[in-house]
Amino acid sequence: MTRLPDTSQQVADEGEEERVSRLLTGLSAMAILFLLGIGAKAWFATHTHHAFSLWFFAGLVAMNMLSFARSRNRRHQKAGMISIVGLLFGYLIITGGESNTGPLWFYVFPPLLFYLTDLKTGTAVLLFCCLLAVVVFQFPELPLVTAEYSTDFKIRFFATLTFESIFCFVLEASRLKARNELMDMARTHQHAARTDELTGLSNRRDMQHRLNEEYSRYRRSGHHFSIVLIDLDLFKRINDDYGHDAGDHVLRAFSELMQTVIRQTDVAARWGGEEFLILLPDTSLLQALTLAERLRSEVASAEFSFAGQRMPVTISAGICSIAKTGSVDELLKQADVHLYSAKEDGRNRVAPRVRTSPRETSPSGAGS
Ligand SMILES: Nc1nc2c(ncn2[C@@H]2O[C@H](COP(=O)(O)OP(=O)(O)OP(=O)(O)O)[C@@H](O)[C@H]2O)c(=O)[nH]1
Repeated sequence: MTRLPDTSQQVADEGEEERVSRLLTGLSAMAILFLLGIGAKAWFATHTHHAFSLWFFAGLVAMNMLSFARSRNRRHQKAGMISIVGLLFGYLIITGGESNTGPLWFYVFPPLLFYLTDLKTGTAVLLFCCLLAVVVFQFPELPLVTAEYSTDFKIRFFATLTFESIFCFVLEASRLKARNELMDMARTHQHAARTDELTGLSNRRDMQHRLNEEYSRYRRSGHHFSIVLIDLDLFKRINDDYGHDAGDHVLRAFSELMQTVIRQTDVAARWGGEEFLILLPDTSLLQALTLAERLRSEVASAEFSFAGQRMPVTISAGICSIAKTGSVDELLKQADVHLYSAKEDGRNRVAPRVRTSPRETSPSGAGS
């Protein structure tokens, strides 16, 4: 199979991370305003200590924002925000906040937590916070604990928080499942859009895209590349003599053989019908001719058989290097001209033929 780069998952993950990060920045700005405002209210109500504590937390959120603006590290931004919010809720439960309403802010935590972390981490952090709340509720005489809650409040607080957490967990799990299914579907479609169904090679559209990319690389950095345009000889006869299924089998078998001959960095595609194209990056015309000749010779000596019948299979190939042309279109046209001349010269050969001294053997000599 041709090696196709799978970047869709990375692109989607990157997009999601970017969205989460933007949301966090917005939430942080809102949190600062709230903390400053509620802190001011506490100040005017002469709850000076509470006011300073809230402003301190506003300062922490602002520092987290500044640190992210400088480092652009999204993991640190998330971890910082979760830690600050966890500490703030801990403080509000321990002190009761204004009129013992502090624990109510805890309801913000489960959706935020499940959105920012994975389900396992979210559940673990939430359970840890609930455990702390249980300790504070059960042991009001502990140092630093200044709030005392009624039994009714405690029961209702935990019951409602449990329901909320379960709903958040289920919703987030469904969202992730739907997202993963969509990603799988997109990957399958993307793969199908650039792959030839019969052979599993790149299809013409994908190859055209790769040719354009390689051409841009050549224009940018002068890296030469060559192409080999291949046509199976007298393929109509194989279909007529042995049947269409046998023809399909030959196309698949040839594709497999071709991939054992090319390098990891080369790309083979089914260009159409019984035509194939190989893109050879960083390859001169002579190197491409050598490879094409090796492929031609391997095909000629390979055994292609279907349903117990052996079929004669040979190929003709037209080769061209980008150094000889000025555009991808010209390159393809030139390779096609060479392929045509290989066919005209009797098939089972590669073109152009290399001019050699009388004692040297031409790579396209076989079959001539
Ligand atoms: N089995 C099968 N045959 C195909 C497929 N695609 C194209 N063909 C056949 O390939 C044959 C190509 O025949 P021609 O274009 O006449 O060329 P040729 O017989 O290969 O002769 P030369 O190219 O001159 O050597 C046609 O009969 C097409 O039907 C395919 O996917 N499967």
